[in-house]
Amino acid sequence: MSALEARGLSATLGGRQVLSDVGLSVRDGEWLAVIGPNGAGKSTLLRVMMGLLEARGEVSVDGVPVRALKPRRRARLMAYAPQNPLLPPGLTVAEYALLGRTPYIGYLGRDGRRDREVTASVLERLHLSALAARPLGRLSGGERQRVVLARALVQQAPVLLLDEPTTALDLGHQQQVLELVDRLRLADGLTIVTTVHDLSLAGQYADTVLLMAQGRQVASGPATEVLTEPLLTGTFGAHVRVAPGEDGRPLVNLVRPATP
Ligand SMILES: Nc1ncnc2c1ncn2[C@@H]1O[C@H](COP(=O)(O)OP(=O)(O)OP(=O)(O)O)[C@@H](O)[C@H]1O
Repeated sequence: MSALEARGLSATLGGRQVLSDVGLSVRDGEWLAVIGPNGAGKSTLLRVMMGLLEARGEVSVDGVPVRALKPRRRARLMAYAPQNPLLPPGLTVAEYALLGRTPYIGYLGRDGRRDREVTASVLERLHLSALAARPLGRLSGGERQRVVLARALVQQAPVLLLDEPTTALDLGHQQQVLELVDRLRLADGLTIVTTVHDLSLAGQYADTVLLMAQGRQVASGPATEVLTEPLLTGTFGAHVRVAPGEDGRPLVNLVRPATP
């Protein structure tokens, strides 16, 4: 059975159709990268899958349609780290990350020892422990991005949707964050969907790739079949070279067009 399945997703924003009949299927414990030019509909696809935007189509986790689920139940199945969320500037890093435990805490309940332990462990793994008491309004862009990821990981959902999780991160933190997500995937069988602009990162980490343009699916399949020069040149209008890295996974490099 597929861990995460979406069929016929279509959405309209500002009177314009921005998602047209997109579907995907990610097996348990697999990593899908969603790629495509600016405005292709990648973030919209993730928001639709999280039920944050009205849309046509169906999303299911392990065969269970998520639309019918109450928010708390859905939040135990799917966690989401948005690209640029509004962060309350006065909340501390630890308080914000702890919000990821909301689906496990009763309406009038308080966080328990387990909630605080999970939160502390995630902050440590993301090198954020030293910032735990720092208000969100006093963080760098990359620190903020790691805090948003922390909140999603604290949620301990088996399906994780990450919208551009590494754009604001330096090289070391990009690798550290993606390796952490990959370790969680392998250890806990997490199913990962991430939008990403860095196509080499997509090639290094994802099992399968969904290439989108203008709200539609252009191609999907194993990373080696989608990250190809003809498909990328045709979709992005960029000159690229794709070559296998040491482990055989595709590396995508920009090359300058030949001068006339
Ligand atoms: N609130 C909105 N109202 C109207 N149109 C919107 C709104 N939000 C997004 N759009 C449009 O929907 C389309 C898809 O946007 P989306 O953010 O999903 O693209 P994306 O592939 O994630 O882009 P990027 O790579 O630039 O982050 C774009 O054309 C965008 O202009």
